Amino acid sequence: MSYFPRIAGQLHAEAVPLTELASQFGTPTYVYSRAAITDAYRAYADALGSHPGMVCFAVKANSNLGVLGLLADLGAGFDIVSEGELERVLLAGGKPERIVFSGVGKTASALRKALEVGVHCFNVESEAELELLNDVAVHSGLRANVSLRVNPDVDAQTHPYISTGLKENKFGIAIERAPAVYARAAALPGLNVVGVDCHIGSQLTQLPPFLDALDRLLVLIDQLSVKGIVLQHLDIGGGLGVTYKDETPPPVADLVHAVKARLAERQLALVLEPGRSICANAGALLSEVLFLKPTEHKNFAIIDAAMNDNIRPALYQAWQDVQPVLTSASPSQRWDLVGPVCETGDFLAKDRDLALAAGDLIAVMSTGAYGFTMSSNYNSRPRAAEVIVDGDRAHLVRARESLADLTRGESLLPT
Ligand SMILES: Cc1ncc(COP(=O)(O)O)c(C=O)c1O
Ligand SMILES: N[C@@H](CCCC[NH3+])C(=O)O
Repeated sequence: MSYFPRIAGQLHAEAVPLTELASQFGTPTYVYSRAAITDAYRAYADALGSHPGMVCFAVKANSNLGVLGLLADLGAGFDIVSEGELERVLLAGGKPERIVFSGVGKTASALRKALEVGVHCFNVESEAELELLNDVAVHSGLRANVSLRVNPDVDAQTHPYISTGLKENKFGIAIERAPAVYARAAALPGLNVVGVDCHIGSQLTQLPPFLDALDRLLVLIDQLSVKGIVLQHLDIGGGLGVTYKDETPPPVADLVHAVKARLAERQLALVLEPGRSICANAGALLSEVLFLKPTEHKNFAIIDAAMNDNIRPALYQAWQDVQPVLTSASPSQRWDLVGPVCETGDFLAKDRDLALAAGDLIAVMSTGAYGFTMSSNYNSRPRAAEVIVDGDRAHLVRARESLADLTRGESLLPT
């Protein structure tokens, strides 16, 4: 089933024609399918089944309150990396006891706030952070549940910018160092050691890197238990890839079942932190063609969405499909779809065969993850609106920014 079907020549989000969304909300607008997010979350929850554990949505992938609220209602937990993400999850009705707190640079204030609200656990990424967390906990008269994020030195075979589990990456505690850090954590009065965590990268399209990392963690878990440090949960992070073009990532169930099989008789709860695989293909960025600029060398279609709205093509040379909203009978030509931003890297797609005219609507597909969340105001462009479609209804879940929003909090120098 397609969440963005083409019906009578027109692209829809579920049952709503995209032309209607453009008239109602303008462009550029991020459009998300409620059914797509729901089904993707359920694929994880169903695969986990009765095994103890949690599916903690990685908030960085899409932190819109409407999306988080939908996931909270479905029973999701959340993986957060900042005080801001904590705030969003709480506003969306997420339960603190279903939150895991990751990130290499947690501040004392974020740690304190998270402790006070009672998050499930802290995925500690360095020895310095461990000491700080202990200090914060002792001063607050509380005890922090701790899981060390271990860097297993596994090649995730993904884009180097989104690979996180290699020795040279900034993330986690080297696996060889982990036993000593666990011993230290167990001795600190403000900490309660509960688990182990890893996250080796994003957009992984094969199982072996996940399972190699898991095998290394299981060896560590056994070494720790011999020393009397018995862990209650294993968090394998997120990272499962999606199909943008022709990638063939394993189904969610294959990943989760393979991990559960490896856990076998061990009494370990399983935590997962998927982001992209819950929402990437649940979103499309709706945009209008402003001008066509055919040149001797290249044909440029200048659209009203830009790298500030979706930076993935510029940052990772990411490929995302572009669909015309209305099917055209005119012959196609080859176009680069570029935005109005003053950067050569401002493109959303290159060399696409499309029949385009000024005023046409297009949709950049698979933009539900790391789309709006990585957007900015570069070139003083107000950020796009966000809409969730549910069947034949559309809900505006973030209004387009206004010009007044752009200068909020700024002031002229006193004269
Ligand atoms: C710690 C952590 N957990 C989960 C995720 C989510 O990853 P993905 O969106 O690839 O599932 C990320 C981002 O890569 C992350 O850094
Ligand atoms: N933002 C990246 C993924 C990084 C994941 C965060 N650890 C992307 O769009 O592909």
